[in-house]
Amino acid sequence: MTRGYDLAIVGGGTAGIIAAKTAGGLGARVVLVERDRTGGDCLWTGCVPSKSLIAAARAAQAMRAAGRFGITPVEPRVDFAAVMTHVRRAIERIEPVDSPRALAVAGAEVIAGTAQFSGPEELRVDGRSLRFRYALIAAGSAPALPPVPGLAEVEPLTSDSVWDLAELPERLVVLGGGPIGCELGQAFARLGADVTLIEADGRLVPREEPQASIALSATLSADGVRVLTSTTVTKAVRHADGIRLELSGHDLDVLDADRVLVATGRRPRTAGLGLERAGVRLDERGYVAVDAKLRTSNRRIYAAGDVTGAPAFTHVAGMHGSIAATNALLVPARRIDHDRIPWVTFTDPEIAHVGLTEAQARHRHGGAVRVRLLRHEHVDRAVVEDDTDGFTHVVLDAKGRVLGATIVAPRAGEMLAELAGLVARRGRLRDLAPVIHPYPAWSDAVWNAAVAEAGEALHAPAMRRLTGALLRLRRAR
Ligand SMILES: Cc1cc2nc3c(=O)[nH]c(=O)nc-3n(C[C@H](O)[C@H](O)[C@H](O)COP(=O)(O)OP(=O)(O)OC[C@H]3O[C@@H](n4cnc5c(N)ncnc54)[C@H](O)[C@@H]3O)c2cc1C
Ligand SMILES: NC(=O)c1ccc[n+]([C@@H]2O[C@H](COP(=O)([O-])OP(=O)(O)OC[C@H]3O[C@@H](n4cnc5c(N)ncnc54)[C@H](O)[C@@H]3O)[C@@H](O)[C@H]2O)c1
Repeated sequence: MTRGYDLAIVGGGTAGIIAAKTAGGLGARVVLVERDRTGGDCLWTGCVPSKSLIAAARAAQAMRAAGRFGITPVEPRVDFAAVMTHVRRAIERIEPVDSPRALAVAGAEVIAGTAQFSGPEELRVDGRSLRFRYALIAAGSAPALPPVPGLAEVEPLTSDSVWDLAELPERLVVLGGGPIGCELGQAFARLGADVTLIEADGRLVPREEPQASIALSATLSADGVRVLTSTTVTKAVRHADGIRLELSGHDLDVLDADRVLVATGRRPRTAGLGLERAGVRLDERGYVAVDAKLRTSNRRIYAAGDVTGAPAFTHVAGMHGSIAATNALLVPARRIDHDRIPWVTFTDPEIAHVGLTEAQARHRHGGAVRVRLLRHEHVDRAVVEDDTDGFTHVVLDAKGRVLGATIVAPRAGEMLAELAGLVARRGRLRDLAPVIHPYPAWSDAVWNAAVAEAGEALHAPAMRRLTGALLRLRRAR
């Protein structure tokens, strides 16, 4: 039996790592158990490889699209193996930050193995007992396969296995038009694959503003991706020439492919954790149920990151890890508000989002909700880059406070931060108007929206009366 730990963490992804580093920094006795590789999905199979692939795909597309700048466009020769080497190199460069060594330096002990709760105050790792004052479940999520007959037999790729591809599939069908399907579908198309994207919903990225889905569909189609919405696969079979998919909801009844990439959502990694022995309850979707302070039904056990069913993003997992560690070890005072988190879908154009969509805001706040929409046709940065199709869409309450925002633009992710700041502190859009923004940056779009908002306030009847009176007074002197 080992001496008790202040905090025992199950899972060494972003949530577990940040919790371990936070606890280590506080001087706590902390242990982290990881059964695979520290770094988790983000480093090995998620954000890092996908954004590296997207960077390569963007370079290929820039060569094809150079004609609009007066430069002879060329069809790039893509060496897929070399592209994957670039992807692996990016992982290697980031890996040391998440390594067991970095965790040890931060004051956390790392144990390799599979952790399982044996009771409300004890974990077991390969026969070894770890007693804890507090524990954190940070076991993450895994790709979920939809129940399509024959799908499992055609060896579908998922975001876990796609990184092992040695060759670019000639014909790739991507199942699911969420962030993974759209990001990877566009990247594979730009690298030269013939891509079909199948989405069950009526539009791509259904959690975004409808205009964002329309803009994304248009670019994907221009990239040569065949986008089939309101469509599902009813059967998959392997045949001599690859894989045949039977479709429902579309004129096309069958579709042939070399590989299928499934990106239809996630499931929590809760199986085998022994949660029932620890008195930890799951919610109706099978995720670990937590309150706003990330406490589970066992007050000694917290949960963080994807395993809680919160929006599955690295920055959310990291914030969860920090909150859970300090709440457990110090005072349970910090809360997470998932209504205010930002995220970015790294397609081209990027779709950056924070807070409520217009529909969500109207549902909660009724008719007082307003939208300030600024199309990027007159944003000078967009004009000089010949990329004016995007927009900045800000959802406001009756007092002009920002409830949510969506930006569609090549650098939308970089433009979102100050709107995320306003959402976090319940600020008004017009509060940004006096803040000088550098010209001609993409952030000019956000500033233009704020200036338009402030200008409108100047035209309100009371303000008109005041400015009119002032003018008359000055003229009379
Ligand atoms: C293709 C793709 C692209 C993505 N892109 C982005 C992006 O651009 N931006 C963004 O913010 N998010 C992105 N995400 C989401 C992001 O990767 C996840 O939200 C994040 O990694 C979740 O972190 P986590 O710590 O909750 O879980 P994970 O990273 O899954 O870590 C959980 C860890 O727990 C370990 N584990 C599980 N059970 C046990 C056990 N019993 N014992 C010991 N260890 C165990 C696992 O091996 C794993 O290492 C992407 C995801 C994917 C798949
Ligand atoms: N840039 C980022 O931050 C980023 C990138 C990738 C993934 N992620 C995270 O990972 C999570 C998982 O991504 P995801 O795209 O797998 O899941 P998702 O749940 O976000 O999207 C899945 C999509 O598949 C569709 N779908 C479901 N079943 C289907 C079926 N049988 N046929 C066709 N379509 C079907 C859904 O309607 C949905 O649009 C995301 O929600 C996100 O939180 C983030």
